[in-house]
Amino acid sequence: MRISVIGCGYLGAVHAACLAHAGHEVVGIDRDESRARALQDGAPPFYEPGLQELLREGLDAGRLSFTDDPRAAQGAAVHFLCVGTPQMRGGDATDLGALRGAVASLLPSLRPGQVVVGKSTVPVGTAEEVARTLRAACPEVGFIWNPEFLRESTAVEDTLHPERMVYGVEGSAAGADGSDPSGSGTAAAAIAALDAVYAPQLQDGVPRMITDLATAQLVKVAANSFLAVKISFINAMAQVSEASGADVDDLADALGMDERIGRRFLDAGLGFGGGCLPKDLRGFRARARELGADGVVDMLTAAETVNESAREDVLSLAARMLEDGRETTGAGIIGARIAVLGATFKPGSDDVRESPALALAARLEEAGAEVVVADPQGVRPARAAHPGLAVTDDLDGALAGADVLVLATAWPEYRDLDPQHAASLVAGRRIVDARGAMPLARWQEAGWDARSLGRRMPRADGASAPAPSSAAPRRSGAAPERRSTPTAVTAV
Ligand SMILES: NC(=O)C1=CN([C@@H]2O[C@H](COP(=O)(O)OP(=O)(O)OC[C@H]3O[C@@H](n4cnc5c(N)ncnc54)[C@H](O)[C@@H]3O)[C@@H](O)[C@H]2O)C=CC1
Ligand SMILES: O=C(O)[C@H]1O[C@H](OP(=O)(O)OP(=O)(O)OC[C@H]2O[C@@H](n3ccc(=O)[nH]c3=O)[C@H](O)[C@@H]2O)[C@H](O)[C@@H](O)[C@@H]1O
Repeated sequence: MRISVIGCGYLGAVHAACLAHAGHEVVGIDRDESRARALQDGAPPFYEPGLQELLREGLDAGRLSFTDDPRAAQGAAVHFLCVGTPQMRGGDATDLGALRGAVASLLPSLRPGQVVVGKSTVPVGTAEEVARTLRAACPEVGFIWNPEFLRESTAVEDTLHPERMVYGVEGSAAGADGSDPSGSGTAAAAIAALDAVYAPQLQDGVPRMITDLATAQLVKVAANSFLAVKISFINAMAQVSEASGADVDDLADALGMDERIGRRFLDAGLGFGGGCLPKDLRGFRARARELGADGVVDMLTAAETVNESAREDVLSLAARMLEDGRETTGAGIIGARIAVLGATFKPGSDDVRESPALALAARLEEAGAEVVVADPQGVRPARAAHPGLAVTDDLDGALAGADVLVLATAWPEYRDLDPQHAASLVAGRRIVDARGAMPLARWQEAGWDARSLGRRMPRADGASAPAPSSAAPRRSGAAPERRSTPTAVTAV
């Protein structure tokens, strides 16, 4: 089947490459000419495991191409809308400008019987607007809202083997049989076309649910909001664990054994970031406010507040460690050299959008620390996002002379860092595991002051000691005593 994919970012590029892998003839269209050219050259403009190989396969087979020309959508039986839906500048609401632009650019190519499929994440009510625009231009076009649930770093696998597929079709009577309230058969034909696109997934037994447009749009923002709330719940539990001497990992394990709760997305740490969870939470909150759903507004606000406090908690912990457990003022941060390990919002991706690691780095710098950030994949985007910040892929250079290390993104090479090797480079043996991912007993054995919020620290003898619970003030203007800070990395 000939397919067009409009918008070739993290979602669209992967979607296009996976559709070509399934045997379809796919054209990816992106208004960013340099992005389209890079993809056409087989060089993804971002890091996503497995994407480059699939691109190469599709390009070499002649089934996949990329362009910035919207007219390339002509003749496709199915058109996927995959453009970005970022947060509005200066507000929580979702900016639908790119989506409206993509729809407008598609209208001249539309022909009766073709199907338009929306995949971008949108506030409920958007799909109905898109449907009206499409129908005004071409009444016989099919339309489905088909939200996407892939995760960055496993996007290829998630696209080829999703856990479920949701089709939102028009009309309140849309049922499991795809019945069409207009009686024209357009909805049934659209469902059949999308089933043909997803034939491999359906043959694999992936559940596919047909519902109305509003529910399909809501499933997506509700899923991301639920994940955000779940992460904030366990981070709030980490705060209680820290204050009470409990262990948040044991707590998460015990909670997770209850099948109604489940262990996934209960890893306490620096909180959630990325191009989607934060902006989708805010976009949903803005829409819920318009709809008068105050419970959603309150719940999502609480989740966001907890999420942001995780960075302050790590900053306070680092300050406590630098002040060697004395009555703390927070001043220990000032002039300290802090190596933040990780820049991206999670390992396996080069995406730094709303990265908690970078937010922490910026906050430490604001508090007076000399910060260097290390990352194996995110140097270029991190420098672009924070031009004043020292960012390097040279781990040893980042460790050199550091007073404190903070694991902010659990890249395997940082998680598995050798404490003896690190000790030979740093100025002070202090490490904060802000992702709960490191074997801290090994670090303690090697003479490090190793801590993680809400986690009981193992002792070298195998017994456990409760984590210290004294809380430091969050900000301080106290005068600094400058520490020794050999500099191996310069800001760019
Ligand atoms: N990144 C992810 O993991 C996932 C993203 N989503 C959703 O998918 C959508 C896209 O997200 P990303 O791929 O991350 O965004 P992105 O920012 O990486 O890519 C969006 C692309 O759309 C292009 N574009 C904008 N307007 C266009 C137009 N009129 N015509 C052609 N191309 C146009 C941009 O140049 C850009 O390359 C968003 O709604 C997002 O919430 C959904 C699931 C997963
Ligand atoms: O709409 C989207 O774009 C996507 O957003 C998320 O995927 P993604 O942003 O790739 O990343 P996640 O794996 O969900 O992680 C999000 C953030 O939460 C953090 N996280 C995750 C899990 C956890 O237990 N604790 C935790 O702090 C991660 O470090 C990361 O910063 C969703 O998981 C996808 O289903 C969705 O399609």
